Amino acid sequence: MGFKMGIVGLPNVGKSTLFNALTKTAAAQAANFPFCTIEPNVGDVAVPDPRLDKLAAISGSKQTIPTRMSFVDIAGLVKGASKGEGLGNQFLANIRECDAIAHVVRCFEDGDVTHVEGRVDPVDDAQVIEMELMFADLESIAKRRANLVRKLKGNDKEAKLQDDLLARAQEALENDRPARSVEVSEDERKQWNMLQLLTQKPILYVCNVEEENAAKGNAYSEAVAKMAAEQGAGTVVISAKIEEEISQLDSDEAEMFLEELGLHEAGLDRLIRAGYELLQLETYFTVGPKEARAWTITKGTAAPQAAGVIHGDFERGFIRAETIAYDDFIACNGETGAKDAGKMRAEGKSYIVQDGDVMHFLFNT
Ligand SMILES: Nc1ncnc2c1ncn2[C@@H]1O[C@H](COP(=O)(O)OP(=O)(O)OP(=O)(O)O)[C@@H](O)[C@H]1O
Ligand SMILES: [Mg+2]
Repeated sequence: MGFKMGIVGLPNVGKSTLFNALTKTAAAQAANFPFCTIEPNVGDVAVPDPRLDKLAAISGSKQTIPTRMSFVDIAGLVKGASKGEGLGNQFLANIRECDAIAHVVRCFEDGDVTHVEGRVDPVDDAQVIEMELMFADLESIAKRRANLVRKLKGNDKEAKLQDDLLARAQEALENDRPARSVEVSEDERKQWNMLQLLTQKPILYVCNVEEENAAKGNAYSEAVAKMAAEQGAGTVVISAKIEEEISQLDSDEAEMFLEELGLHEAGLDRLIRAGYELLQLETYFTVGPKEARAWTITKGTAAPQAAGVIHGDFERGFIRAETIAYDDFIACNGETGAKDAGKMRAEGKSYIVQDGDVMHFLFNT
């Protein structure tokens, strides 16, 4: 499946530093000058989930395999990007391919690090980026609607629906509102999601603060949080620089360092989880002596499609799923206990998999 979050923001705000920390590699060059990233970098990260270790411990699994999601380090966007300024349109295309946006805003003061606008103002910065994405959407909507004209004359139903949705997005954008503010019905949802507009994508603001404020944030991050709340978006406060340092340490050292900073967990773990939630993703588990493994599904996925995440044959030949809720599995100390307590359910094709379910699929090929 591969869910992707694009790391977006002005140049030099700490996107690559964050990406490096996330992927624990130095693959993305982080350097103190604008436009140092030219190729987008895609990095896979494990989704931290303490439940997986508990399941593995109870079942004596030899290995634990977390589920993964991807982050894409995208080059900095500047004012005028939608008109090809800076590195322009190519990077808007990189954003288009992502499922959601992690919008990094500079919330740290540091005279040595150049700000493209020469001052620190994360709320204004966020608006600069949002405006560019809105301009780009308006442009692509105009092109697409022009292309639909001929089909509309031929009374093409699908074209009609598409044009109607594009018109509604256009109206919102012309009134300075992003496409994600448009309300769509359940019936329209599928077509709507296929429009792939930039300002349709769910967004999470990442406030990059200085080391001293990693735990509590600062006045800048508070201003961003307020703006985000007004949009119904989430915020994560992080110090990308510290996260990068932490990512170089082994786990004991990292824990000590985090404690010194007054943090309970790495900001990255919070960020990954927030992204996972933003994308409406959930996890189910498969557990055995060889491995305990986490799998990603979107909320509301039925059992056969959930099985299909493991292998297409599991979906095609799906018979039923033996299912134990996570809490039951833990309370009964494992599969045998859960079975004896009558907590193992046989679920059929219409069962909607719940977050934390421990599943065993029966299928024929
Ligand atoms: N929280 C922070 N405090 C202080 N300095 C930071 C912080 N986060 C990042 N930096 C510094 O800011 C500079 C720019 O970082 P980085 O290269 O990650 O930016 P970028 O957003 O990827 O830029 P570009 O758009 O040019 O690719 C680097 O020198 C980095 O060390
Ligand atoms: Mg960069």
